[in-house]
Amino acid sequence: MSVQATTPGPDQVPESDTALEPKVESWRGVAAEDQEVSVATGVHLQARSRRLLADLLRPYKFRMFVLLLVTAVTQGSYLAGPLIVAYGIDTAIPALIRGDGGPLVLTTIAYLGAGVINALTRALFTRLTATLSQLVLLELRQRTFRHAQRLSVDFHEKYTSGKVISRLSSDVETLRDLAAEGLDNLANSVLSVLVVSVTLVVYDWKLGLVALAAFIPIAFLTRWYQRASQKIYRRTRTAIAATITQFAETMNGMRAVQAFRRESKNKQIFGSLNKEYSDATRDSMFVLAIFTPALRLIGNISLAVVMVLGAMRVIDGTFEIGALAAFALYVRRMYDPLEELAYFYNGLQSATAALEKISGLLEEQPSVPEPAKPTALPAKVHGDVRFDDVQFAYNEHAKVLPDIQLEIPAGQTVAVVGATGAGKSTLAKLLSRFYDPTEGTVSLDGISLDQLTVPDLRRGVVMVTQESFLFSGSVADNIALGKPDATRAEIEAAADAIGAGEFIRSLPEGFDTDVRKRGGRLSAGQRQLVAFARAFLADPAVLILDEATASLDIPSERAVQHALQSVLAGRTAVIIAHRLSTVLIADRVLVMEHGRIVEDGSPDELIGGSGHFAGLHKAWKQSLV
Ligand SMILES: Nc1ncnc2c1ncn2[C@@H]1O[C@H](COP(=O)(O)OP(=O)(O)OP(=O)(O)O)[C@@H](O)[C@H]1O
Repeated sequence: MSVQATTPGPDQVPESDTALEPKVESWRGVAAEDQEVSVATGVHLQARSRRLLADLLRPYKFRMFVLLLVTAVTQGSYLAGPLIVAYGIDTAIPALIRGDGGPLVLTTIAYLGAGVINALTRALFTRLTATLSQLVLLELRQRTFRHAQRLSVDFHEKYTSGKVISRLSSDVETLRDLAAEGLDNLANSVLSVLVVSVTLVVYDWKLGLVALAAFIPIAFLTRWYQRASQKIYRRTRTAIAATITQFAETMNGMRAVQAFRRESKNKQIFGSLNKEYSDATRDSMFVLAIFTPALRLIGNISLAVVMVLGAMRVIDGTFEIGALAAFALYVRRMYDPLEELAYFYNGLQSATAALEKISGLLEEQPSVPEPAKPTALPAKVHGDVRFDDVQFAYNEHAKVLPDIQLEIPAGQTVAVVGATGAGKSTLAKLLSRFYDPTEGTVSLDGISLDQLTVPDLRRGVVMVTQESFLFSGSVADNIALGKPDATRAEIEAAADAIGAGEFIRSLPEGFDTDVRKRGGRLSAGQRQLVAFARAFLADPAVLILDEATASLDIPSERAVQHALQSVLAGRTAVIIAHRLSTVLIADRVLVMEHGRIVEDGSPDELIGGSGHFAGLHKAWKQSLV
């Protein structure tokens, strides 16, 4: 705990006040996740983990206090054993030899009573820790999930879903293991060691100090183990995350994997990651394989020394034989828990490494934060869009949009075309505020997007992406995503308005068909129609549409075009167009090249001209012949 007291919080850490002090950016959030961690950085990571743990435990102070009481009673009943045995040998048995059986009966009852109390309090302890640990882990999982959802798109593009899954699954599992198996060991062991140490010294201070001298080599051994295992456990956490990430990526991209025969390459990558994980885990066991036997050896040597010295005192007549038996039992009871503590410590190291990673994820902040003092969007949104002197770069290497000046009046349908990589999707992402511009502002009805609350922003601007993602659930649930409180009639009306009602009703269970179940699988065109129905129901003032590049067959293409016109009616629309038919229904076409708008006009004007679009149109026309 001393580290926590001397370590400043992340906000107060100076950039680099000594050569050893790592820069905040090098460890804040998930920055240090895949690197070798220096000792100085490790201090920050551990302090952050402890802050998280303390925060999670804070609401349960009373429960922890009760746990402590129960542990004290458990220990009291456990430690009474040797004393009762000593009384039995030194007092009760001689009394029985003299013909008085009373003390022995008393001894037996006391021993049994201590055993029963011990069993009952242990059961209670296990129940209490199970409840407490599950409450804490439930909150941690919730918190991690909520936080991951809050983080901006750019974070997820870098961090990958596999890592988030590994934080939520294997890391939280590690903590569960610690809580399930380790906590009872910890509380009992710490108390045992403390109480036995004091008892030994009080019982006979000279022999007691001899027994306690063993703590000196144990301290060195533990320090070595701590250093060695910490490194390995960080390696284990990183390796398991990489393994899960690779697994998730392969499963998500299964179609591409099989289409491009990537199985053997993937097998190779997975194999090496999996091996790194198993090697790291094996190494952690190797370290433990040195630590635990060494601990036991020190314990046995110490017991032998105590027995020899004790036996000499018995011969001298300064120590009774029963007292020596009790003393030896106490010494054993000090080393057994120490070994349990070693196992707990092993679990703790693993859990600390997991907690470091989880706390890192929780420390990440959304790069497009909600405004502290938002400006309310009026109930009636017009849909006037402006890009004022907008510049944008994903990273310091390249400015993707060097300078965008754009005004889209309410109700206009704008088709954006251009070569791949020209910056069309980036423009769309800025308008839906997946990113904030590096310079300049993007505004809706004169209000900068970064001044709007998320609900207001989503009421004003909705983006339909290429993949037309469907969540598990029914078709109706998927359409209702556009307006969670929509009635069934509204959902069906939206589907009918875009001409999707007919095909949905022909599905095995109509609107209630589960989209993930057999019979509910939708074609690419049908998925687009569901996505349009969703957008129609959401009824935003500004709709951004990243048109799917996959070409559809002629009937589906017609259905989608018809649906598109219904969705676009009466709102501002920005379409990243890949089909000529879509461009032709637009009021205005923007041609982008290297992040700049190089042509701007109605489709007819541009076709009649001699610019890029005229050429593109000609090529398009030819490809259709
Ligand atoms: N997340 C990202 N991080 C870094 N660079 C990116 C990112 N997304 C896009 N880029 C880069 O920004 C540039 C513009 O990309 P953008 O996706 O906006 O092009 P586009 O015109 O939509 O292309 P396409 O028609 O192929 O979808 C490209 O050079 C691309 O490599």
